[in-house]
Amino acid sequence: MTTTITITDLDHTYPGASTPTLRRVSLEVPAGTRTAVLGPSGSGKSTLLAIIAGLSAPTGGDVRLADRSVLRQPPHRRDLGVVFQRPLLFPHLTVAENIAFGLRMRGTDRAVLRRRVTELLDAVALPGYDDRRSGELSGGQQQRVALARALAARPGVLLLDEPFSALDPQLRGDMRALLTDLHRQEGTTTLFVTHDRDEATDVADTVTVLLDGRVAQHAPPADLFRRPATLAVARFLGGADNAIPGIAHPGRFDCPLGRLHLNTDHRGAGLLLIRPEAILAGDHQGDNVVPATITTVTDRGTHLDIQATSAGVTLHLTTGPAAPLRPGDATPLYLPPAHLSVVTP
Ligand SMILES: Nc1ncnc2c1ncn2[C@@H]1O[C@H](COP(=O)(O)OP(=O)(O)OP(=O)(O)O)[C@@H](O)[C@H]1O
Repeated sequence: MTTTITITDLDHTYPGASTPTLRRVSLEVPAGTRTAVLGPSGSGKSTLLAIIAGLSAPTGGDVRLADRSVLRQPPHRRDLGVVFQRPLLFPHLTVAENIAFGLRMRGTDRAVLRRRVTELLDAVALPGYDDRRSGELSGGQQQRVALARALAARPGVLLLDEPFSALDPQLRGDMRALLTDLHRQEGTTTLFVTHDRDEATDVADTVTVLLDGRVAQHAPPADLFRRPATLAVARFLGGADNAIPGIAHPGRFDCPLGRLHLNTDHRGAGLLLIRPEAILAGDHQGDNVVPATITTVTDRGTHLDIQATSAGVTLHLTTGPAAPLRPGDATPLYLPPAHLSVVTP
């Protein structure tokens, strides 16, 4: 059984703090889906997760699981599993005992319990680890046991707070893949808190960007990068290198580069955004092609970072490492409409 998470107008101010940590946060995670809450350090991600988990009480708003308010329920009654940055296993217990701990407390039948532990150890790629002491495992293995423990009772909701941030980069990639496999198998509604944009887009169908305690945008990963809702979101996602002032009209944008066509309804003064990876150098038929001169080329080994000017505007773009572009070259640049967005300055 999976569960929809509904968060409505959540406010939170820590005792003695002069500013709120969460401001009217609303968010829905439909049953069986995965949402990542992405934000910089201090944006309120852990506070949000702690409130859903019942470890902290909000100063306003509501948290509903399966359409029932849970604010008055203690953590153990909320039908959720939680994994934190540290695995927090009992070091003196075996792996199997750690995973089964919650089920045993509920008086689950021993045979059922053993079957579930075996199933989960297979799912987290630790088959046969039942009798190992958890203190003897590596950090990555311990975090896999923590995942198995969180899912043991088949909770309706899985909450993850930066669960892989203490692991090395290679292992983090493996853990994201494992989490996706686990989700396919268990289907648990998942809320994943992270400050890492690659991680957020890898593990979730939808990303909620939290900036300064507010929901700044809620969108599928690709939309987030193509159409950041505000300049602050674009900056946080590293997509504000090209921000060109001009006047927006439905379907077009007038700026020093000329009249560009795009698919937005924005009107009035705005900043046109396009990510460096989306600009294409070279001949192209149709609209949105501007003449440019290359000013600098920086070879990063895997790609070239290029600056070009067009009508007095500096444009940043990247190309493959073998692109035959040199400073002083004249080249057309194509700005694809689907990758153009406009935000309020
Ligand atoms: N127990 C507390 N008492 C007072 N202020 C707190 C407490 N916990 C967190 N804060 C403050 O609330 C704000 C948000 O903290 P929170 O840990 O929720 O952010 P975060 O986005 O998870 O950051 P990080 O990624 O660094 O953990 C910060 O300014 C923090 O200093």
